[in-house]
Amino acid sequence: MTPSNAASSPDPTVQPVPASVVRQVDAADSTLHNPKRAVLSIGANLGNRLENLQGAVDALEDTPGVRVKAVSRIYETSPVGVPEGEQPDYFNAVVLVKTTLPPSSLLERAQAIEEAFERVRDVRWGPRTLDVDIVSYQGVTSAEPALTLPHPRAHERAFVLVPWHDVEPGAEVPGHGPLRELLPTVERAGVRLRDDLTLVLPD
Ligand SMILES: Nc1ncnc2c1ncn2[C@@H]1O[C@H](COP(=O)(O)OP(=O)(O)OP(=O)(O)O)[C@@H](O)[C@H]1O
Ligand SMILES: Nc1nc2c(c(=O)[nH]1)N=C(CO)CN2
Repeated sequence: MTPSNAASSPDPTVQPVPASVVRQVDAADSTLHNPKRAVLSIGANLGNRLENLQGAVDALEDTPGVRVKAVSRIYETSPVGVPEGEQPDYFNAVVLVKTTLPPSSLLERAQAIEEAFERVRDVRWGPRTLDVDIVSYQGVTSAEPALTLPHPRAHERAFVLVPWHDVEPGAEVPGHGPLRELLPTVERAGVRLRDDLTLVLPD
């Protein structure tokens, strides 16, 4: 923002804005000029899994203050945390975004996108049309139950680390280490590339 200058303005209704006020407004607005990088994990094991994941990518891109920078390949993955055979396989992918939203607003938006796909939350780790988790937000750490950063289970989930490595091989999970060191520690047998399918990065 540039301070308005009454002397150079022909419009008598334009009042000069003191430079100190301009500085305060600009400081409060600094996130607008300073987008943060966030990593989101998307998953679906009900309905049309491919359409649900693509819908999540499109809805993220349609969000003011969010820009989708990269989308991983799609993996078909065995459900983690439930007895074998109890749930259909997931499609999982990872989306990198740049955002001017603070973490709490990004989570609200992620949850609104899940709701739009009629996700029902009844049992923990139950099957779902769409799950959108914040894996990491610009190295921020938080132990808040409502928003734990990085995601508390991301570092042990092959269905997160494998697609994340596709799009950001040099990344690290804050507090846990680089992806290339974490990947050999996780069980990858249940994570199968679906190279016949792709997610489209919105224009
Ligand atoms: N990084 C995070 N991303 C998304 N949700 C989070 C995060 N940290 C904490 N939460 C909280 O977790 C709650 C449960 O989220 P959700 O229903 O998506 O869990 P889940 O996908 O079943 O399991 P998991 O958390 O193991 O992925 C949400 O209401 C949210 O407030
Ligand atoms: N394969 C797979 N398993 C899961 C997934 C997921 O996205 N993929 N999400 C869960 C809760 O977030 C629990 N288990």
